[in-house]
Amino acid sequence: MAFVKILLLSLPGAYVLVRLSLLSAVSVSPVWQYLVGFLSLLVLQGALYGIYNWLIWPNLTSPLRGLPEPKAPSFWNGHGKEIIACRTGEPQRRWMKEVPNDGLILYRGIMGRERLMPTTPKVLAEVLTSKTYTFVKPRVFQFALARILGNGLLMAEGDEHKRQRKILTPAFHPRHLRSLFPLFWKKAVEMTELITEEINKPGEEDPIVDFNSWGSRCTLDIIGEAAAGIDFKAMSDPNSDMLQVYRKVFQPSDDQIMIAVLNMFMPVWLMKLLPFKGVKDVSKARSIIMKVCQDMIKQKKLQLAEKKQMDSDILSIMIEDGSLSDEEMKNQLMTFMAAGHETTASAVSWSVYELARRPEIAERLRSAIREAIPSLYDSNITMETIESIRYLRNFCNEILRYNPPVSFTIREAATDAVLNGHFVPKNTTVVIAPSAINLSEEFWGPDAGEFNPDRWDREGGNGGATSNYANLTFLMGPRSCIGQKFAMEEFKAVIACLAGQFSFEEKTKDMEISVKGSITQRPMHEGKLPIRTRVVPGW
Ligand code: HEM
Repeated sequence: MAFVKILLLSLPGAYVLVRLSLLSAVSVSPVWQYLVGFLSLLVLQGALYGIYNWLIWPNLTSPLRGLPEPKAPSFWNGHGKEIIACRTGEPQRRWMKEVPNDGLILYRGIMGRERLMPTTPKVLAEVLTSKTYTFVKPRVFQFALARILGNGLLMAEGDEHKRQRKILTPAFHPRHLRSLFPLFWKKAVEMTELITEEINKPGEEDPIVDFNSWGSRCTLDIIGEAAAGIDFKAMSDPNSDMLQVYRKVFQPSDDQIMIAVLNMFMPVWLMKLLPFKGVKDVSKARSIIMKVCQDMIKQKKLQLAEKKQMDSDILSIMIEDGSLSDEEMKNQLMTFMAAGHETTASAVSWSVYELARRPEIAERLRSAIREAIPSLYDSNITMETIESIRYLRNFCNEILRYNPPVSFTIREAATDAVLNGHFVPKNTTVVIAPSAINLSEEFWGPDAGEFNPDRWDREGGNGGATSNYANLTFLMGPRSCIGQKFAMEEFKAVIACLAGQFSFEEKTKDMEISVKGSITQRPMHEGKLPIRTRVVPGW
């Protein structure tokens, strides 16, 4: 870690300067001499480090120089300005088209930092599958993600990852998902009823509903019960504790860019001490989430010991398996709760947004749902009923392709490596971009950029994609999303209820939206997703 090395070198360096009497002109006091020597060395090394990494390495010595690059990076911010100014994934999509490459594009972040972006199935397969434990989760995730998501499956590497994945896979077996389906449906119906109540309130003439909030509330309640049998009551109470906690950490803070930049240079222990609001919020949230998870484990162990409950939630399965310690289970719960609700909530937001802009698709979807499900209150709805609605499947697949909730993820070379025959030095950052790959014409054909649920009826059932690596919404390989099937069933249940019951319209015609978020991205207008929502009678 550069910052620590510089700090550690400055201490003995200052000692040597004082012992050689090189600082006697500064002050007679040895304390001042040490301080001035230490600070001067700190600044000097910092400047040399900056010059080397910013100017010399990328332009003169990096083995990556010469790889195809998009034009005109800024001196300060590389291609960052373009990335921030455009819609998520747009510049990367353009580069894939315009920059001739054989599977790798090099672009630049702040201070010329190199970012390698794989663009072909072959190179994606190398990073995500055959060399998955060489291209690991980057160190910056330790601060940015692990503090909220826990040190569970998402952060584990190598044999430890293999061990955890093996233990946790049974919890996501289709048989187990079938037993969780009634929970998905019950919660989706509850949300639909509560929204119906909200818009039917007397005097409510222009019923505007914030679906960013509802998506999070519903998916948080689902993951609480599915993971540990706990109802967070986020739907019935918009001020529920856990909802507030996650809202704070997932909403981008004003100081997040500063924190992200410092995170590149500073060790985690030092980051935690920074006096920024964003850092303090995360520390507070972390303590609350950890305490809730610890309590969940205690409570569940008691229930299981008394044999009062043999639940199908993920925690019960972990406890019964017995391979994970309490500390490990706490970390896994933290992972499932965070990874398992914001992602699906983002997909719900995108769905409602697209339905509001595409009334003909909304109508077709509603008819398909109502044909298979005669009423919202039908008590016979099973996973099979939902799976039988082809257009619902097509719509949900298309939402996830077109607006992947995790639009980017990052890997870092743990050792020197080779990608597509190019030498890749240790510590190189590799950017996997679902938001670019999922819309690439090369993989999906000339209509890749169109929102078209019918593409999922094409031969092969994969939307006409030319490769498994064309759809990276859940990633691929040994580190792909373990919750993919869980998420799909949950997502389809929620959309069946919402699209079956309501019609949607943007608050204002062609409402201006920005795509915001930290780990996941959502459409937002003035911090919300305000959608005019009406019950369509007859269901
Ligand atoms: C639409 C919803 C979801 C999307 C789009 C999604 C997407 C992803 C992606 C892209 C990754 C890989 C991240 C990386 O390695 O950089 C991932 C990993 C993971 N997801 Fe999901 N996810 C969703 C829902 C869920 C749910 C519902 C759960 C749990 C109940 C879950 C649990 C996990 C876990 C534990 C990992 C780490 C897997 C590993 O490293 O072995 N996800 N997810």
